[in-house]
Amino acid sequence: MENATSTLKIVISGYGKMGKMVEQVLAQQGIACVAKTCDVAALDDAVARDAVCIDFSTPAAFRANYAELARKFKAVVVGTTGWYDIKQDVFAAFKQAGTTLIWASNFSIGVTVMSAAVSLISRLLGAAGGYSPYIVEKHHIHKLDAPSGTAKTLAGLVQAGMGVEPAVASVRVGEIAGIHTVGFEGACDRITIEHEAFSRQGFAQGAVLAATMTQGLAAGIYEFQEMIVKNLQ
Ligand SMILES: NC(=O)C1=CN([C@@H]2O[C@H](COP(=O)(O)OP(=O)(O)OC[C@H]3O[C@@H](n4cnc5c(N)ncnc54)[C@H](OP(=O)(O)O)[C@@H]3O)[C@@H](O)[C@H]2O)C=CC1
Ligand SMILES: O=C(O)C1=N[C@H](C(=O)O)C[C@H](O)C1
Repeated sequence: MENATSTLKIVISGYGKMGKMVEQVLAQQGIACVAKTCDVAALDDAVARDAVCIDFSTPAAFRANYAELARKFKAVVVGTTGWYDIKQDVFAAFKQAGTTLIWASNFSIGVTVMSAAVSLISRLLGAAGGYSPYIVEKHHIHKLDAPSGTAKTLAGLVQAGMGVEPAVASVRVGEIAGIHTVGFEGACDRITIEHEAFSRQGFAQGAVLAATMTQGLAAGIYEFQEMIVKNLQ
């Protein structure tokens, strides 16, 4: 008997650091990777039609390709960051095409749970008053965007909870996979909450989980963190 993952076909868009890690996770889980490409617009439509695309490309490539991704694939999982200023255009393209989109600035389960904690702390400290929020994100020197997508998402959660925009600082050094610290500075004390990725594996595992979740899902736009937190509560 076939199970859901045995029928799943994946196309990897962006065969860089993350694309290669996704390929490894797919192999570990016995999920078929039918193509990997650094030029997703050139991919054969017939290959794309039955496949879920996992996109870890570049901010510029995703900005150029999102409409094509929405048109071509059965569903798309986007990990690429650096496009949130055009979120409404991207969402409209997927809605119009009737293609499912699952997106996340950070596909790790650790950051997903941390985000729920940041929302709660922000809401409570916002009500208490007297605290100044800040975010520090540290990444490898190859990263193209700053602040990180995760820092932007966390800043949005702090703003929603406290009504205050946090100060955000970005550090680029060495080969750091990703460290995000959210701090709340008061007159008498400080709360800090930090996530450190030890490698890219957790991001890739989350993206592959998202691809499996597209099966049987009503067409729509989904944020991975919201889907997971709902399931965990
Ligand atoms: N949401 C999450 O959990 C995570 C998100 N990210 C994000 O994912 C993205 C990729 O990160 P990373 O793998 O480290 O970056 P890399 O630079 O290692 O990989 C990006 C790849 O995309 C390729 N590419 C360029 N143009 C296209 C195109 N038109 N179609 C498809 N692929 C293309 C590049 O090819 P070439 O080199 O030939 O130009 C390169 O191989 C970044 O935006 C990063 O912030 C990263 C980790 C986790
Ligand atoms: O570029 C990266 O490497 C990462 N990018 C994502 C981001 O911009 O938040 C997620 C993770 O921190 C790694």
